[in-house]
Amino acid sequence: MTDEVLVVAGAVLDGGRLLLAQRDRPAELAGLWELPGGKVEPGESPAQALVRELCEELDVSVSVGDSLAGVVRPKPGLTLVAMRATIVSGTVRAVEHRALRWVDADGLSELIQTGSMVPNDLAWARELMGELQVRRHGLS
Ligand SMILES: Nc1nc2c([nH]c(=O)n2[C@H]2C[C@H](O)[C@@H](COP(=O)(O)OP(=O)(O)OP(=O)(O)O)O2)c(=O)[nH]1
Repeated sequence: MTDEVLVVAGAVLDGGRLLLAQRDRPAELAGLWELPGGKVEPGESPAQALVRELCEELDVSVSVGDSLAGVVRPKPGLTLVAMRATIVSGTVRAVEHRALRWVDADGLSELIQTGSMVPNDLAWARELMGELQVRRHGLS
């Protein structure tokens, strides 16, 4: 029996845009933007959990790719990882979030600067902003 919680979040990229989801709960995170995802359940791999969570939260099927570099440990017993994901079927809709939005590098930069991102996600947001800038300039 362990009380370690692993959360997997999805970096869903489409061309030069990243999908963000606006939390509706808990109160201290409500209104802030995050990478959609959730807790890995017993017996699941992080990739399996991400496929399940994005189906539940966004109503789409995804294929899961590489992990982002940052591993976040905001408090003992809680670890957050993020993995790239690509939509293979369906159109995203906000099943469990307040809203969804696609952002380019400038949109993501503005959300970071205005304190609108979930604080635990800032390292991922900065990593992804660099990637969106590269994509915008057609360098990859
Ligand atoms: N999904 C997600 N959760 C995040 C992110 N950043 C971050 O600190 N968290 C935290 C918030 C929550 O404490 C936890 C994930 O909770 P959740 O509510 O999204 O996961 P879940 O759907 O499996 O949870 P639940 O049904 O048991 O409430 O991780 C993020 O980018 N995405």
